[in-house]
Amino acid sequence: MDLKQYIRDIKDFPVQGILFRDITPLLGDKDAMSYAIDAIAEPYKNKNVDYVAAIEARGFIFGAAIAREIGAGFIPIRKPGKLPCRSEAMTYDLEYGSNTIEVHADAVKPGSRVLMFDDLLATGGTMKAACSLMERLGAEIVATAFLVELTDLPGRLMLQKYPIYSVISY
Ligand SMILES: O=P(O)(O)OC[C@H]1O[C@H](OP(=O)(O)OP(=O)(O)O)[C@H](O)[C@@H]1O
Ligand SMILES: Nc1ncnc2[nH]cnc12
Repeated sequence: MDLKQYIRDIKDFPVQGILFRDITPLLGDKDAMSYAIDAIAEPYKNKNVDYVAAIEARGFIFGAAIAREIGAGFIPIRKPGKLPCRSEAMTYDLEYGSNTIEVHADAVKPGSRVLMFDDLLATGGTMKAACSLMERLGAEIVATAFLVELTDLPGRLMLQKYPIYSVISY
């Protein structure tokens, strides 16, 4: 299935100069959504993954479904102030602006094998921060996985420490 058919390009969103890859048509199509979840999960079945950690908000949409598919738990990496227990935080730069993410300090036991997921890899700042956060908790990163990768940005360079898997590239 050609998943690119279900991704819409929006010019100058959220700021001038950004070509926004809008995945909402894909989310709304039951066959495309199911195909995408299967494609992301497939390489990680039987790889002894303990948890899928995904990044709010768009990462959550697929993250829990992937966790279910591969028989792993789910860890939410959230925007600031949303998690109720003691958390670790990290601030990073985005393709547009900057952001902070947090995770519960007790989310994993040291040595847990974690698959990191986000919907899209652009500069790599978000995923790099998320991996550093999980490593601070003692997690072993199995891989970083994405639905969409933007290859004209230095995302792969930022994440060179980790295996990178993406389903759609631009
Ligand atoms: O590789 P990077 O340059 O770091 O960019 C990728 C991140 O940007 C988007 O998130 P955004 O902060 O727009 O939040 P959302 O998921 O809440 O829409 C996207 O969902 C990734 O998390
Ligand atoms: N160009 C882009 N399209 C969609 N989501 C993004 N997140 C960061 N850059 C993005």
